[in-house]
Amino acid sequence: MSFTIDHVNKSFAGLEVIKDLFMQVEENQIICILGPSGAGKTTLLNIISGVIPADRGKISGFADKNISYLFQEHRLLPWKTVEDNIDFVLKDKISLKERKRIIAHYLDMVDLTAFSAYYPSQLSGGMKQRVALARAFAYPSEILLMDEPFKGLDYHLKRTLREAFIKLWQADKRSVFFVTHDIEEALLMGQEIYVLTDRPATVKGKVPNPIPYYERTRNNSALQRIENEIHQLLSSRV
Ligand SMILES: Nc1ncnc2c1ncn2[C@@H]1O[C@H](COP(=O)(O)OP(=O)(O)OP(=O)(O)O)[C@@H](O)[C@H]1O
Repeated sequence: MSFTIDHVNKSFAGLEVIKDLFMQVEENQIICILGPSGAGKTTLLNIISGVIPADRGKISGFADKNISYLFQEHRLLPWKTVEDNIDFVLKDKISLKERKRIIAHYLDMVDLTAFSAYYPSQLSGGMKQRVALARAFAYPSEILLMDEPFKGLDYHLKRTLREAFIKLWQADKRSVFFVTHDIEEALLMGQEIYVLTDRPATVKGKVPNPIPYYERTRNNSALQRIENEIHQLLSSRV
């Protein structure tokens, strides 16, 4: 099974945002989409999720799939507890007993079992984002769309959340489209990194990253070579 974004174009009132963008990816991979601010990355995710249509080109593989989202803002409901925030996305789909089991499992995966009855306002920013991660995985989706979910967080928190994410994904693989403007994040998270141009966004190049996650350290020379490749692509003309 694969997903194709086939020469997609999108403009808003004459502003060309995405131009002839082509991607073909296998399922259950973490695909990083790396591009500068304002390049059209969020617009691309909106086209993938069907929120907005493409003007030209087509996408395939996404129809009839369930999608989870993870945004920069945690988007938890402040009047619901941690447990009920996760339950909220599962209701109507799954029996109460099974929901309880799923919620307990994912809260355990993000080390928040002791906080299930807390309200979002009682949690730190990182904990709230971990609840959002647990919720995204608890939802029975095949696709996970992540729009700069760790942006603006401090270095250690980013690292904790990245590690929590990789642990969740390794235990329960999904097809992940992860948008970022941060090269280091793309290097640490992606199995394939699509480098986009400035707006209008098109693909400058695709860099595979086959290095196992536990070997992705700063002094890994293979990772440094991949980083150089990305830098070369970023500074190249299309
Ligand atoms: N619904 C819309 N109507 C008009 N213009 C839009 C709309 N959505 C996005 N744009 C414009 O399209 C351009 C790309 O926006 P988009 O949010 O996709 O970029 P991005 O790469 O995700 O940026 P950032 O990293 O800053 O979030 C921006 O100039 C934005 O103002």
